[in-house]
Amino acid sequence: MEVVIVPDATAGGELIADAIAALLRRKPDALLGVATGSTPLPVYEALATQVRSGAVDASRARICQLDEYVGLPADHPESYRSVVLRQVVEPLGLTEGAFMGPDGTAEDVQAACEAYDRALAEAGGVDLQLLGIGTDGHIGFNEPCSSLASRTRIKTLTEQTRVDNARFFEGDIDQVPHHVITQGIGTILEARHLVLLATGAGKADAVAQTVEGPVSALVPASALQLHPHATVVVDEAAASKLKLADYFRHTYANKPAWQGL
Ligand SMILES: N[C@@H]1[C@@H](O)[C@H](O)[C@@H](COP(=O)(O)O)O[C@@H]1O
Repeated sequence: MEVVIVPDATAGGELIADAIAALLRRKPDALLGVATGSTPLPVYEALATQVRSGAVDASRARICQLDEYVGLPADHPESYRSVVLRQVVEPLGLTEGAFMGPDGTAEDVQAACEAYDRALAEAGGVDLQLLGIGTDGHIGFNEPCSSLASRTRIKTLTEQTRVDNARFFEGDIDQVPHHVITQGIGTILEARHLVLLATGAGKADAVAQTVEGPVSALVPASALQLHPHATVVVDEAAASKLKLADYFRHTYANKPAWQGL
């Protein structure tokens, strides 16, 4: 696992956008797994800026969702489908045809989960999966004690996650669904490159446990330790509880430029 400490969220967004741009130059039809929440927004803004300026051509990129609320109408402004279309697909100049996600409105949720896992594999697998992290260490919506081998499935949100996400629902926790579909940890680990971005002091404990703690279902993001190509990008605040911060800084400062992320 590589840990890159950046000065702030904007720098993290630019660094990751550069890595996505480099991937699209190598593989124009790359399948990009995207995350929701506030953290990845600087990535999407930086990437859209590069696309608008002509620095990178994203016209053949494909976008896939990490997770989804169960039971929200697909066109609800806070369904993750709507969020990803608004924050990623449209700003990159793509259409819905370039986008795939699990069906949170399906009557047979289990079948929808299995169909999504299959669709990801049939699309050739995810080339780069961008991840955020919950304050409880979740990735996607894999809450603590999710199986590290889990596939896409239905999960029940913790109260903490519903409290954290109430800000997207007018601050009203009662509007936050209890159930979600999420790519499983086993599914996420199949992506070729995992890039987790964490910013702010509120993520410092979760980051320290993810990077320096044991691999544990209690901290789902710690599963990144099992992946051969995982990059954790953190700002100074989110890095503040890392014991090896100086080592990570030294390693990155001396990394050969050709290696990229
Ligand atoms: N399902 C999403 C996660 O993918 C995201 O990482 C997390 C953190 O969000 P934020 O970046 O807003 O802190 O929120 C939600 O739970």
